[in-house]
Amino acid sequence: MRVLVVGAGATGGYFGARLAEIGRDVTFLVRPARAEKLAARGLVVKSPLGDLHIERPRTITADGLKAGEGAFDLVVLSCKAYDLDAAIADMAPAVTEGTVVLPILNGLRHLDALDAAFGPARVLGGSCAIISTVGPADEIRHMSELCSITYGERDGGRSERVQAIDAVMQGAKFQAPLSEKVLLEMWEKWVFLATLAGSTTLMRAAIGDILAAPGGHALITGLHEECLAIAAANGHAPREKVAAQARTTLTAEGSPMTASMLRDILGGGRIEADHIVGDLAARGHAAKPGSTYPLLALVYTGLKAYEAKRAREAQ
Ligand SMILES: NC(=O)C1=CN([C@@H]2O[C@H](COP(=O)(O)OP(=O)(O)OC[C@H]3O[C@@H](n4cnc5c(N)ncnc54)[C@H](OP(=O)(O)O)[C@@H]3O)[C@@H](O)[C@H]2O)C=CC1
Ligand SMILES: CC(C)(CO)C(=O)C(=O)O
Repeated sequence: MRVLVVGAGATGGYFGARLAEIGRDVTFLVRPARAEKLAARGLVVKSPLGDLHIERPRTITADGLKAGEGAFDLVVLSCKAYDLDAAIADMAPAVTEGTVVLPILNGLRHLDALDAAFGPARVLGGSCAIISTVGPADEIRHMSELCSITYGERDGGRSERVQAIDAVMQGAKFQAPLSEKVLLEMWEKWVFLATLAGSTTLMRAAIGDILAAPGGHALITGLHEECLAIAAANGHAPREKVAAQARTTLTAEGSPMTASMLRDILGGGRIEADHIVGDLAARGHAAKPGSTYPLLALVYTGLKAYEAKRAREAQ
């Protein structure tokens, strides 16, 4: 199976490298600057599951794809949401009749754009769980043992094509559960992530530090309740066990956990405010006109203020 991983950043770099490590046919679609760095230094992963250095990762740029690289069987999309439109245009030549697209972005709105570009039949549901970042020497820093890609047909079932993907993923140093409830799992992940990203970015602190502050517990659990209510209003109420596990993780005293969005803010980078928080609130309002989500609204204001400051300072 020919696999194209779009993006070689914190997530795509990790999962793509782990597939290449076990001999899978992996090519990274990268932009020219990343292509140069990968050619010079290789793809380096620092991980508690074992470091890895792929000296010559196979890469291609959008121009190379246009020039004709042939079709890919699986395209794993790992860009940030703000790069989605350009990534779709760049990867388009790789998507032909039999290609399956597996996005691992947080949130859900990207599915609409992918459906519009490639047709819903080609697009799987998917998400990833990992705590990773790109370090100062462009190495992929995997910061805990957590690493998985959950994927599947959006209407459930174990089609031949997802079973073929299962065969490709098994054996790599990450979990890859093939899900028959992938949309529900995407919503469950989104509810968890929006609470984690919302609280840690608003407070610019890790979960344990927020819990140590007066009102911290109420902030996190209140935000979680709002996100749960939005998922339920949209017909995707997280399963009780999953919601309870999320709450335990989000209220674990002393927890150093933060969201990738906080790491992006602390590094002065762009963030997926509209994709992860704005879209969730919008879906709440759309499903239940007149409903209010005050904590989520506060989080969104904070993120948009960060974006405004960042834009002003860049002028
Ligand atoms: N990091 C984490 O811990 C987690 C992240 N996520 C989610 O995963 C998604 C990806 O995040 P993450 O991997 O951290 O982001 P990164 O910014 O680390 O990586 C994204 C990569 O996509 C590349 N890219 C963007 N546009 C294109 C394009 N047109 N062609 C080729 N490459 C492109 C970027 O390239 P370039 O190098 O040129 O900028 C970058 O390397 C997000 O939705 C995030 O919320 C989910 C779970 C955990
Ligand atoms: C929930 C978590 C921490 C793990 O995948 C994540 O998605 C993120 O930080 O963006």
